[in-house]
Amino acid sequence: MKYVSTRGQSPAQTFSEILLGGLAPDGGLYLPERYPQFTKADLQRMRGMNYRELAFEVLSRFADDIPAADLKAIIDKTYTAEVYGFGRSDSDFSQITPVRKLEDGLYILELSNGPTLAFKDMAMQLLGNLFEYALARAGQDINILGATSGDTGSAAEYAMRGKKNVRVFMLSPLEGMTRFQQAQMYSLQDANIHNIVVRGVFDDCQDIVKAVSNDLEFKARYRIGAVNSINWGRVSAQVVYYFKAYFAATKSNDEEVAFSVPSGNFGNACAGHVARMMGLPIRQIIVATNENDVLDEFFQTGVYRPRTSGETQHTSSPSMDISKASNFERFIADLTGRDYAKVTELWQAVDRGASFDLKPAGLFDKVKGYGLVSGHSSHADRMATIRQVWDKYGVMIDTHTADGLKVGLERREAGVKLICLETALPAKFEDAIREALGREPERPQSLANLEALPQRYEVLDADTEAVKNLIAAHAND
Ligand SMILES: Cc1ncc(COP(=O)(O)O)c(C=O)c1O
Ligand SMILES: N[C@@H](CCOP(=O)(O)O)C(=O)O
Repeated sequence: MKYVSTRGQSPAQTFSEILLGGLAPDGGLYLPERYPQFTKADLQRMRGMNYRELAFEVLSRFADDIPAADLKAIIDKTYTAEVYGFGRSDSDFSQITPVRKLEDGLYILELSNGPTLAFKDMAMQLLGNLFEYALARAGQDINILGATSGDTGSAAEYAMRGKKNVRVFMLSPLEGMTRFQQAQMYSLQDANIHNIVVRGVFDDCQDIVKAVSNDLEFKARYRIGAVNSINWGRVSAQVVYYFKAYFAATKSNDEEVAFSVPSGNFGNACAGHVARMMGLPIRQIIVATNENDVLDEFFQTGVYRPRTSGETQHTSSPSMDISKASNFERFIADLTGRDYAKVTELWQAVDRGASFDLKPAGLFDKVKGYGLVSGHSSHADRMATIRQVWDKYGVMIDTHTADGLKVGLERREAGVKLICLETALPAKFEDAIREALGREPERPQSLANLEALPQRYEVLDADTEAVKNLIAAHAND
């Protein structure tokens, strides 16, 4: 399997090459040349497999340059009930991603039982082990540069802390994240972890990551890699749980389901899109945004209009405070039929701060064929949804999952089972939970005094050169 850039100007590469390389040299994102296909017979065979078996089925199609026995060992080491055993005390951790039935036809897919209590752990724990393996094989080290709005950062740092030959430089916005999210990252004292607080919003952080990666000389000299969903390894690992949830919620492969996906950078919804392209019977992928509704606006109107930093709102689902959805470029590459020149033209406009409209060229009409629909949610909506789910089902959900559930219920088709992705646990968003329910969320004993721990971070302006200087100073520590 070879991987190509959405901008069409980079040489095709293998899985291991793009795993360590991150952003493509032409500024695009890597995609498989073709999506591997699962036939009806394959799906029948996969029904009943456990998480590790499914992960191997899916990932061995993508990571086909890693010997099967090695890949299997990495997967078996990653997806255990111990690694994914930090969630609600009544969850079945042996399932890795348990599906919780709220009522007939309505489910929550638990993705946040990993060590940092957010869905990012699902892919990031695997990535940590894959990096370690690939670096040892190549005899290299890597400096990971990442951007976070709250959850990628801690998931990456927990997955990479103490790992040989890996340093992490994580950019986070000065405002917006909860105290719990900040403490998860900033309290880590490991020498290979560097937290950089940026005076700006998440999009500024992600722009810096891309600008540093686009300086090819700097990237090569300091061996810069990526852990954001820029990295195809992340997206491919996220594809697995769509399969797991589908088999858990259905009895036959003739059924179609809807997934509701709390969205920001569009990595999670993109993984659902990829699962569907591979043959999983998905009828709808419901993209749910918060007040930062750039994706909802696109799926309703055909206009993609990334907002400026000043227009980006701080909300009570802060991890989704994103106004430039990186992975959307991958979907548009598919929508255009892999017309890389068109994608380049569109993203050159985006990089200039402009918007684009896919209606005139007739491309927007094709979106329907991909099952993607959308909606948005507000603070009042998420408070009401958290209360409703607690009162009706006795289940406490976080603010992001509430956005997904609210929009999912609005946009679902009658008779189609709806699976809402739980992207974080309530413990990360205590203030919002207290406001909605007047009570404290459950939190794992191991994180009981998190906010009281000493913290370590540096504060910088949203300035690419300043970040480069900091990396250069520590890249060989
Ligand atoms: C809790 C939570 N929910 C939803 C999202 C949005 O996911 P994506 O960026 O993959 O669209 C994020 C961040 O990515 C998140 O941390
Ligand atoms: N919401 C994310 C933002 C980064 O998204 P990614 O999937 O591209 O890593 C976060 O919590 O940091």
